[in-house]
Amino acid sequence: MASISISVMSPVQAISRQKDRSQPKPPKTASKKFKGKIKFRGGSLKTPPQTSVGGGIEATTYTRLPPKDDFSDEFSTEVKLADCEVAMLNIEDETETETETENQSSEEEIEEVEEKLDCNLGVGYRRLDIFEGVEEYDDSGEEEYDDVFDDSGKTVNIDEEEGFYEGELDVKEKGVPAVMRCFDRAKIYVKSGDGGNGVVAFRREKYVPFGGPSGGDGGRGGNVYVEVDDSMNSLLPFRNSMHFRAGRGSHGQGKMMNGAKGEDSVIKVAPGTVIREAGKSEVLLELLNPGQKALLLPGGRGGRGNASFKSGFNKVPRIAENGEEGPEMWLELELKLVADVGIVGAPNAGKSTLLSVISAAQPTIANYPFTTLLPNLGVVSFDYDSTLVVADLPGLLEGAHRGFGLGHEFLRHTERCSALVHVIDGSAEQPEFEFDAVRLELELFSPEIAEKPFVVAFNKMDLPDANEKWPLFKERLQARGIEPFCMSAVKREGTHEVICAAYELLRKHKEAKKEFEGPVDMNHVADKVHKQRSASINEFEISHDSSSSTWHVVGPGLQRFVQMTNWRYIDSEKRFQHVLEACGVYKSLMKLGVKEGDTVIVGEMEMVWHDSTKNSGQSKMKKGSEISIKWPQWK
Ligand SMILES: Nc1nc2c(ncn2[C@@H]2O[C@H](COP(=O)(O)OP(=O)(O)OP(=O)(O)O)[C@@H](O)[C@H]2O)c(=O)[nH]1
Ligand SMILES: [Mg+2]
Repeated sequence: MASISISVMSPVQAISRQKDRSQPKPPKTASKKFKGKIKFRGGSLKTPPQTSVGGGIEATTYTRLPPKDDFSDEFSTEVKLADCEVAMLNIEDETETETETENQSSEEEIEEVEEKLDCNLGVGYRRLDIFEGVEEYDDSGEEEYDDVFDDSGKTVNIDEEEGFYEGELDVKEKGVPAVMRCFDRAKIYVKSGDGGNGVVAFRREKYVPFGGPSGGDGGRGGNVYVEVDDSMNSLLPFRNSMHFRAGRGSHGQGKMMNGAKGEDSVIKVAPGTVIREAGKSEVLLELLNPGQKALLLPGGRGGRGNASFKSGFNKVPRIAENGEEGPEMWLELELKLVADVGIVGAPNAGKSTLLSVISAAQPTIANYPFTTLLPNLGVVSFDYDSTLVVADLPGLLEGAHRGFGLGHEFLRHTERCSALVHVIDGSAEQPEFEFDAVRLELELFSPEIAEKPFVVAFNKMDLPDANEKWPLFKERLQARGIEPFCMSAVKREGTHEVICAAYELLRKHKEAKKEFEGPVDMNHVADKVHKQRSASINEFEISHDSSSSTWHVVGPGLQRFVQMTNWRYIDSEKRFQHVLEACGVYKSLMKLGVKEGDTVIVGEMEMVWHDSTKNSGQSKMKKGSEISIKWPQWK
């Protein structure tokens, strides 16, 4: 008979296998499932890919801006604090040499440097602070951490005991005033509750001889839900709490008492939050409307108590299961504005002025580029009781898609908009060039955004400059099949027509959308988990490491079975042997040439292979069927 004897792992082995939990478990990562098909890998085992870990909230960092009209190469790259510091030093050096003899006080020098920067860049940059994210890593307790590299190559630390990820958490934007940070991205860890364990118990009661098994089942682990909270408008709360764990189910008890269900964990997010699995681009959930709730991770099933194992063959089962582990994952949250119409355009074109005249919003308006640093929202009410949410976005520059200026940080907000209003500064030297540059940036950033319907609004018609340029601009755009509007946002002339045209585009878009869209299924992530859990135990993959004579049997169903086996009960081992035989693991191993004394690893169990066919002289099938009939036996 072929059998696997379970060797008790030494504490060292057990710890080392525990450590492996920091890496993805093979069944969870196995992209290909084999049904009864065995894959043999000679040589060393494939090491599982390392997880991308890290967490914490990410805030948008602002960068130094170029003067409005200067699109020269000199300023065509993003200038960050690091670069600016170098620039500062250079200027400081120059200043020092110039004033070496004059022995100026340090305060005066700084003032001079600032003046020099301002005149170099052509705008009042003292008003724009320069910020950069400062990365800090916690060096304390180094021995307790393993270094892991995430996708971006940053080192992050994993606390093995708690499973908390640190490192990226500490990436903070020091020096950025809180009001200017845009908490529109966050990374969180979620884990649903483990199921409670089942127990082995027997009924003992006066006048009830042979009361039978009465071990109750463990309770189901708590679920993790995500819910839209209308009162939230940023992902700021995730700055303080980023680990969400649902409660584990209570263990079963005697007298057929089942364990209580674990407590659910509800993650509240702002309307417009998009959820992705960390490091992946696929969107898992999109939460738009207040009150929307989705089951994200279902809790683990409770382990069965011995009462559930009672059968005609075995009336006194001494076996109970462990509760199923709840799934865990790292998620990336991204908040996108839920605006119907986005106002785009070059800096200083009058976007904020337009928003201020069509809605009650009061954005900052000033005659310098990049007045708007964060998107502003306004609600436009029409006579006929319909409303329109309009977002005024920071100005776009040539090179925005490469991170030049500010606009690109927020362009992703327009992905949600159904229509765009493109404001043109009529007083610009070449309005048409400005129009093309912004259109090009939109196309380069995302072809999807560029395909959105848009209205062109030629602004500042009250200025003679703009008035002169309008006929030519109109003619050229009409030649390209675009019908532009002209307006004076300051004088509130022509703005109503512009917004009505945008509303018309939105209405058409909504109608077209209705035709294509069916009901939204919000629980598809949980459905995916359920599907993974119900993976057949027959689907497994065997790999062989010839150098250490180790066989790895990997399969989601088997993995789950091993995890739920409670080895403290004597019948568990028999059941395990039986299941391995029934699902074809033995047969496949023998086919691949497993030898006496080889190590076989199934899930977290490490075992030694014993081939006793020669000694027993009985056919394997017969012996196997005998086991299955006799199992589980009363001892
Ligand atoms: N004459 C005139 N000036 C205007 C008009 N609309 C806006 N402005 C002025 O243009 C300047 C810029 O206006 P904003 O509304 O701040 O421009 P913006 O496009 O939001 O600029 P950024 O947020 O910096 O990208 C302000 O001084 C406004 O008063 C207009 O129709 N006529
Ligand atoms: Mg503005």
